[in-house]
Amino acid sequence: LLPILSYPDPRLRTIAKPVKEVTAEIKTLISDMIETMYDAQGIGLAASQVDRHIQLIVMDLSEDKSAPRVFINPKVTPLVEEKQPYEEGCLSVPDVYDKVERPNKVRIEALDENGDVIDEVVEGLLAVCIQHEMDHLNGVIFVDYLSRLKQTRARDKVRKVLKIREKQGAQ
Ligand SMILES: O=C(O)C[C@@H](Cc1ccccc1)[C@H](O)SCc1ccccc1
Ligand SMILES: [Zn+2]
Repeated sequence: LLPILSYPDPRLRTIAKPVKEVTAEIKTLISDMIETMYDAQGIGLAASQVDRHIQLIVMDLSEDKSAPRVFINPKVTPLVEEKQPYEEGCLSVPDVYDKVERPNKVRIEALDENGDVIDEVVEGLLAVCIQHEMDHLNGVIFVDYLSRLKQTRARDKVRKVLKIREKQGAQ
């Protein structure tokens, strides 16, 4: 399992670089990220969150963790003007959930783990999730869209959750 960086760790603000070649090392990182995402009960994970600053996202929206997807050097283009709210969470901001407005139909252009082209129009949760992950690759975290007060509360909440996890780990 890979350690997931927690907000407000400044490393989460790093801009991810494009992947030049899908090497064996990157394939190992992909499987490690998928395993880490499942363990953390997430449906998406960006390489930035595990302190690897390359343009790589893994996702799995299936109920039974049977359909992992890999997006390399992704590009997301909104296809509708109007935005819809969605209650978002983030593995880097544990136990914090709040509404974020995003376009809910986007085009995804990327490469998959075999270097094959992905060019899809997606809506709903998949569209929300890919935009949330794309933000991570650009050093943006969903709490950045919330009020200053909510950002302060999020920082306090994460600090508390990490203390509890440390105590549990120690036992
Ligand atoms: O931290 C992450 O990037 C993974 C998020 C992805 C996500 C954020 C907002 C909306 C959808 C997906 C985690 O999966 S947070 C856990 C979660 C699971 C299902 C639905 C919403 C949030
Ligand atoms: Zn996140």
